[in-house]
Amino acid sequence: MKKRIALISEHASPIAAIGGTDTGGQNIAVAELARHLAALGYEIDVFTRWDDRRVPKILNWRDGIRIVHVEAGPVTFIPKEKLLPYMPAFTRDILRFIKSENNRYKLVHAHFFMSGLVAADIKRKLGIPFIVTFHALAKVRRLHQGGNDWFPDEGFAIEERVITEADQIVALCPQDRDDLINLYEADPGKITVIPNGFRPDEIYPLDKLFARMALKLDPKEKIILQLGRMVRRKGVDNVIKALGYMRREHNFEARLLIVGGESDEPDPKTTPEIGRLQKLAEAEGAGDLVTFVGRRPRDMLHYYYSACDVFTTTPWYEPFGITPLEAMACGTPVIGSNVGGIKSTVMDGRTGFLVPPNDPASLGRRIIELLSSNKLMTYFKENAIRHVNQNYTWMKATHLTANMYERIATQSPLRADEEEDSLSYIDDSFGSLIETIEKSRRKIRLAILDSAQAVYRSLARGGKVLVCGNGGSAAEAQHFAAELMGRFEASGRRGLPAMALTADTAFVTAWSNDYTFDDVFARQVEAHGQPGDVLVVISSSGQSVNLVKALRTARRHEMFCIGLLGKEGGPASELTDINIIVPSNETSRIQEVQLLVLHVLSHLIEQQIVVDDLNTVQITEEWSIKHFQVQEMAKNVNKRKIKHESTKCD
Ligand SMILES: O=C(CO)[C@@H](O)[C@H](O)[C@H](O)[C@H](O)COP(=O)(O)O
Ligand SMILES: [Zn+2]
Repeated sequence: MKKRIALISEHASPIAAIGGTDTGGQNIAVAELARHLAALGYEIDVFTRWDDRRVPKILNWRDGIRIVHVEAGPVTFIPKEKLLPYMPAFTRDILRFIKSENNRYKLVHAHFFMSGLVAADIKRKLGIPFIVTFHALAKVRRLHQGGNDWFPDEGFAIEERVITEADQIVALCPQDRDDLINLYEADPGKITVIPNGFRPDEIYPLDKLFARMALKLDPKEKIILQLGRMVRRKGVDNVIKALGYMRREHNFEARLLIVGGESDEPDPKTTPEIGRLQKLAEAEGAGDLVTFVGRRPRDMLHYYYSACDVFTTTPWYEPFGITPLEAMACGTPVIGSNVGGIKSTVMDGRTGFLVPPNDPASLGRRIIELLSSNKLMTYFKENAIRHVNQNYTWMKATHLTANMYERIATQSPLRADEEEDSLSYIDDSFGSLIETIEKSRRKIRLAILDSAQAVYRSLARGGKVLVCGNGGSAAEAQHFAAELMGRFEASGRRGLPAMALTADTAFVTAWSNDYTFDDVFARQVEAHGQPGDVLVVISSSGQSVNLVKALRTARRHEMFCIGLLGKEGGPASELTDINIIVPSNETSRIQEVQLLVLHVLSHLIEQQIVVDDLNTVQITEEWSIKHFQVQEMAKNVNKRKIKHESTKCD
């Protein structure tokens, strides 16, 4: 049975629009976690407060994911700072729902401190273990926002209780972990660092000029992008002041695009922050350099990230910060404040720069430095794309989360560690194979096509295929020969002359025993190889001596040589006519992709042979029809002749 998990996110619904005051990273995090967990086979129910009667109480959002709207207070928008009094009602409604579903939840994962409180109460009542991700900690927020933090003070005590009672706590970055330990005395053994991520199929680089054309932006202007929730602590002031500084002190101009707000059109009435920032820009003498774009849907964001030259994010503090990841995923360097999650996601001097949080002059200088050097931009771009794809995809974050779920849900601390290791190994193996397949598709498709044609040409001219390899590759050599000699997909076709040089145990053992293993294949090539035949050598390294010697002999016999190799290709790759080199250094990944290659080759070769044989049959049929007609004609002529002659005799 599938494991059912409850995600509680009291204010941040996964289906809310992004970019408004109360919607941001947490909405994305919950949505992506739910989607990816469902893809791993979990059944997910996301519990969030009902704030709009137009959406049903229970929404089947996607395969395996329901959004359960919880009745707690009036069904209308309420700012998150005012939600705490409704939490007892929230807990009561969830408990009712859980009962109605026969208490099937293995685990609760709470997001934000109020959901943590609900989860702690559920655990006390029903004993369901829970995990909490705070997303932002009250003490940290108070430290940085002071009087502008409108959450009630009860938040501190609630967080302390949740931290004590949670089975596991997710920290979004090392800074979050340190804060949990230093400010809350959280047990380090209970903290797992799992960063947020981005989705490579949603956020990916577009050509800069193309993106600018699509957005009707000037193709030549230097463009700085600011994108995200329009709230004060995000530090947009800082970037605007930097613009003024750059113009005044360095005579350097760049455009600042600000994407975000409560409406699609940038409207100071619906988003007062826009009006405030506009005034600030005027005061800085940079009013003409700032363009407010308004809110944009998520499927447009990669256009903005790709269109700009640099992405800035200079909040006073930032628990994680998803936007810098997304910018880097589009190949855009990031200049960010040296705080919170940003200082661990942005690599200073490699994918962008880190600057002090409230220092417009430092920010301005770094912007100028970056925008003045194409070399630096290219270097950052390449690093950025690689860095985030390796470390910060939602799939990766979800695997880590799922491992943690399994550990908590099994409730067996001894097995848990081993299981976590094993699950990580399984996930990593799949991940690295997928990566190798992706790379291979780009790099070796043409070599595969060329090889299939070479084998086909040889077979069509009456040649044959010899295949060899050691260990796993010996098995694959036999596998390939069997596909050709027998059949791959086309039943009823003729058998093709293919032979694995590994299969004759009597010869292989005798020759290795009496002479040397190094010549075990070369000897057979010498015996069977004819000019125009094909030798396929399979090796993960290209280093095996017996393969190298077989290739030398094959060359002497004017055979066509194909190397199905890996790593650097090794000495074998120097002796072949075509190489298919799997781009990986891991023997197992190489072998796995090699098997795929052999199946693809089998298909391509077989297809050609079948087409050929059909043609031959047609030719034969056509020939025999013509032959028959000629014979009939001849008979008629003869009959006429006889008749003619007989009349003549008459
Ligand atoms: O299958 C495996 C490893 O996965 C082994 O049997 C492996 O094929 C053997 O060690 C081979 O002798 C390695 O030779 P090669 O691929 O480097 O030519
Ligand atoms: Zn193997």
